[in-house]
Amino acid sequence: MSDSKIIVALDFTEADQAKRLVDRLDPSLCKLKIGKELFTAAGPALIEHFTNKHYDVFLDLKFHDIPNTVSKACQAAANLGVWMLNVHASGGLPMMQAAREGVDKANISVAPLLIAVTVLTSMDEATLHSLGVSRDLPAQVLALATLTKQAGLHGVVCSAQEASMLKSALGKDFCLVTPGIRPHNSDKDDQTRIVTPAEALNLGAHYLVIGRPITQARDPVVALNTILNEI
Ligand SMILES: O=C(O)c1cc(=O)[nH]c(=O)n1[C@@H]1O[C@H](COP(=O)(O)O)[C@@H](O)[C@H]1O
Repeated sequence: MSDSKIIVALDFTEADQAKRLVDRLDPSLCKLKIGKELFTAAGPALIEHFTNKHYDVFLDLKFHDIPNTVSKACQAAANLGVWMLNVHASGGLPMMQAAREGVDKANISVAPLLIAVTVLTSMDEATLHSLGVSRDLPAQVLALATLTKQAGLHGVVCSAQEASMLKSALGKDFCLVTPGIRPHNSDKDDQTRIVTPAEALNLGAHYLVIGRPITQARDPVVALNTILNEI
């Protein structure tokens, strides 16, 4: 357990790549995120490997399915002993309520934080409108985050660009997890709604999800420490 606000996204294809990086890190400096790519390759054993080393693990599988399936998936994920897990808010209120019920049924001493993705940080307003959503992007984020709170979840994944709006509307205890973090002068990659680490925290983000600016840096440990010194 650490109080670090940085979650390093371990977007690797193989467990060994992730382990090599994490061997150079320290659980007091960061938490870890295992997403679809690494979990599909390495499975629950890798989560256990990192939790045994006292890392908080965010299992980012963004469940989005019928309520019964999501409920069972969330129960199974919570049973892995993760610190945080997520679903897509666009799965709707009944799906998110089922997710929460699934977590409640897990056989664990400490329940994970359950959060919902609002609008992916890779999306811009044009992409959102192309899906038939006519609201503007911040309004869609607010609507999905409001639904998430109504379902009894702990918070949302959003861009830090929407953090101050959500903090005012939903309160300071509603957890805001923000990917799309880019230090000055780093590549945007496929992200569109980007914010620097220090600015994201100023805007009210609770946790920063950071992948490539750390994992693809010439020296990931230096990159992480540089970010920690800036915030
Ligand atoms: O749920 C997430 O973690 C997530 C939601 C979102 O809206 N945008 C987003 O980028 N992510 C994840 O956050 C990480 C961002 O990685 P980088 O763009 O490399 O920093 C990736 O692992 C994404 O899967």
